[in-house]
Amino acid sequence: MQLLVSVRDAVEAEIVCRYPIDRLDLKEPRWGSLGATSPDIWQTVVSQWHAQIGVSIALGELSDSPDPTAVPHQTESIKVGLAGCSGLPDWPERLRMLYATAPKSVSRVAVFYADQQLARCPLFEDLLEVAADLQCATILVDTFGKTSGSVFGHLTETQLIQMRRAAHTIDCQFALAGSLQQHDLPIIKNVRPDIVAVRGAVCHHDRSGHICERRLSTFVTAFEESRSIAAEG
Ligand SMILES: O=C[C@H](O)COP(=O)(O)O
Repeated sequence: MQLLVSVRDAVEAEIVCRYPIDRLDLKEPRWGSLGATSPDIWQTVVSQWHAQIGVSIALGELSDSPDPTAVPHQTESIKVGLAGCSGLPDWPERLRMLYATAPKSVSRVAVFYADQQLARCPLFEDLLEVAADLQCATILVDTFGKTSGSVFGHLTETQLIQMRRAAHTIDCQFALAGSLQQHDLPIIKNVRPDIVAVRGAVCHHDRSGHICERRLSTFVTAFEESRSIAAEG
């Protein structure tokens, strides 16, 4: 299991990278689950950190027609949410066209929202098929709504394990997010995602607040313990 922490700018990236995290993610939490920051911030953070750590970028929702052309070539991956796409028969083609305009060096993430009915996103099975077709490197399961509990309120441990296995059958990594908290680490360990992604758990107040070093430090320590137990098991 690798630990990914989402940050909104270069100041937060500098704080987070003092700790032994595995991946950095750029997003503006005020603009939603996968809210995008600005291309200026992408450029600053990716150029500063890409040599030490993989940096991913959230581009927002497909329905907002984000523009990935300014994504820096050294970015590790990009992700686009599919909220509102369940009723759009051409969403796979729209996603393909959007991802085709990003730099070829950057890998693609297929995102499934666990609160699928709220998000009105495609079903996981349909997403999996498109992820294989688009040669996505990662399947991310996240939550669209950030005020109604964690991903575990929407999907069981068994369902998440099945999703991880399904992702692996198409050679995708399986990333898990969705208001994960430190107390969720035992169940996260059972699900064994390749990537555990957090923001709110390491912020003051909630995910829209600033990174809290005390919470980050405590979370990283607990994550390291959980990871070593998972490796032994
Ligand atoms: O990529 C990870 C997400 O930013 C997770 O955010 P969250 O922990 O606040 O749900």
